[in-house]
Amino acid sequence: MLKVPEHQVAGHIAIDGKLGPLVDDQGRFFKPLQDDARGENEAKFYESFSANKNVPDHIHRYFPVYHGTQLVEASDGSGKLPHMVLEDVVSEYSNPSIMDVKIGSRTWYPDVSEEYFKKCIKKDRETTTVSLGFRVSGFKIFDHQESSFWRPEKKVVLGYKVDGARLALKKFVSSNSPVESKSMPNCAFASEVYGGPNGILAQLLELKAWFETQTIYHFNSCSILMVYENDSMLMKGGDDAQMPRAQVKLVDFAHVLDGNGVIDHNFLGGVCSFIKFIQDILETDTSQLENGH
Ligand SMILES: O=P(O)(O)O[C@@H]1[C@@H](OP(=O)(O)O)[C@H](OP(=O)(O)O)[C@H](O)[C@H](OP(=O)(O)O)[C@H]1OP(=O)(O)O
Ligand SMILES: Nc1ncnc2c1ncn2[C@@H]1O[C@H](COP(=O)(O)OP(=O)(O)O)[C@@H](O)[C@H]1O
Repeated sequence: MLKVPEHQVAGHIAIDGKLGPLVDDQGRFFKPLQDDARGENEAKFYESFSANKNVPDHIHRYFPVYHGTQLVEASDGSGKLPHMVLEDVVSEYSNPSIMDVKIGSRTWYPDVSEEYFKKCIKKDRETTTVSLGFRVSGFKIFDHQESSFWRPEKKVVLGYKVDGARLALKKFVSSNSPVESKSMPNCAFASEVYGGPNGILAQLLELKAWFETQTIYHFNSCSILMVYENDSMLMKGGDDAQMPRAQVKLVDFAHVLDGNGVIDHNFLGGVCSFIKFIQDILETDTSQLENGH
């Protein structure tokens, strides 16, 4: 039985009779092929990428595993539609905090229609895409005060300027209330989630190193998904203390193009800028600990 994903934070959502992704209870994520070139383009990307021996294994692990396409009953009631069958990257988490960050200082690319270009550039200017080389598209965090999930509205997230994006990245790793009026984010989980040999920063640096040389694909309008487990944080210090299993995955390949031997400078620049934000949060956190705060 397929159902609407509990932990989706951006993109098209399968609610109110709309077309969107579905999940099963076997850890698979079914993303419907959009009926224009986008769906076909994304499926073509997954076919090419999953078989591409020029992509090292340690890079393959940053992408959801692809299991081909399958005809399944679509969420909008329109009957059976082809869906990409992907690894559900959050299925192994019980209380995950998740953030979707769209990378690049532009989401349009050469040869798109004038109409699409205008739509993209408007959003790119209104958000932090142009100013930062990335924008937060959506996120949900586990509110440890309320023991429930907290998720800001889409229009609020898309309204973030530089400070809003920085604050969101701090909230993402904080244990105190995410509600603005209550307190400033304490970044209590920054070192476990962003830092350490297996943390988000280490993974982003590994990805960046690949983007410094890869010229196979251009990842237009693609997102970095960050996820970690909150149950491990709740048990912190106890005998059952576990790692937060922080993970970086790339998603949304509807607009990937051939790289044609050219570096993907749009993605690379965006990821460098994003890394700097994560590093700054970690550095502030470390200096506060040293000063006994
Ligand atoms: O429909 P919208 O305006 O919400 O835009 C979608 C974007 O939402 P946003 O408002 O930027 O968060 C959405 O962005 P996110 O996945 O939410 O980051 C996609 O860019 C989507 O396009 P595509 O499926 O990648 O071709 C976008 O869908 P299309 O408008 O291209 O169908
Ligand atoms: N493989 C996946 N596993 C789990 N969640 C996913 C996966 N792919 C996407 N998602 C969720 O769906 C959201 C939208 O995905 P995306 O591919 O960007 O869709 P769209 O093309 O509709 O924008 C992501 O922000 C994430 O929350």
